[in-house]
Amino acid sequence: MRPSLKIKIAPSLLSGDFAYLARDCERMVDYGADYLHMDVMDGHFVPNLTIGAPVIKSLRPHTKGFLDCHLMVSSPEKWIDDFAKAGADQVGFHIEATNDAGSIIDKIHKLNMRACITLKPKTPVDDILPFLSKVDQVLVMTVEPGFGGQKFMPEMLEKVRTIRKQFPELDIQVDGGIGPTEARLASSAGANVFVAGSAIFNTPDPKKAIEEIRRMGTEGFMTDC
Ligand SMILES: O=C(CO)[C@H](O)[C@H](O)COP(=O)(O)O
Repeated sequence: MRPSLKIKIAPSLLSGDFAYLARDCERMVDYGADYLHMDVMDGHFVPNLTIGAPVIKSLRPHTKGFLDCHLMVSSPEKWIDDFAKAGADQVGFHIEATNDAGSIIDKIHKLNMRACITLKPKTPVDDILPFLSKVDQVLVMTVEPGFGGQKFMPEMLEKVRTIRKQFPELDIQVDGGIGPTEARLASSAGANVFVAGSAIFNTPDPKKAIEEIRRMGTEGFMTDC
């Protein structure tokens, strides 16, 4: 049991309605979301195109939620200032997109945001371990980044186990194909932050879905981890 780490649920707005983003963010906050997970895709690093800092800036006055921005972009260092000015609370970048992860982490911190480092399924966990003492969160992708609605890859949980063993107090986020069952599995491996898009937005009762993911995530974390 790790009482100092909080279980956090991060609905992915990728599965929301982009025409009503502010409304969907506030709904999620009202339903108990800890983070609002914003998927930033550039059509180059991943084969999909979504939103950028201007959308975060427009959204900021309309939500008090914690804006967790996952940058799936090439050259992430170019965009950190813009996300800070837009009002992001946390910025995550991919290790595959940079040769200088240390400088990016320093820059994010200098701009008073939390830093998250992320890796794709095919990237070995060893590539990020040297940076984990500097970040506030690590995101282990449990699908190939780019699209919501994909199937969870349970083999990624070995990465979570490796990280949790070495970093008992670090926020470990998982993203991709997460519902209550997967939250239970991932939390048993040591994850405490759960991104979920389809499992929350594509159900008649998103509040209940958040509660269920939290319940299963808490159960696995407290019992097995
Ligand atoms: O980062 C992402 C895709 O790259 C999404 O956050 C993620 O896939 C969430 O969607 P779902 O829960 O439907 O899998």
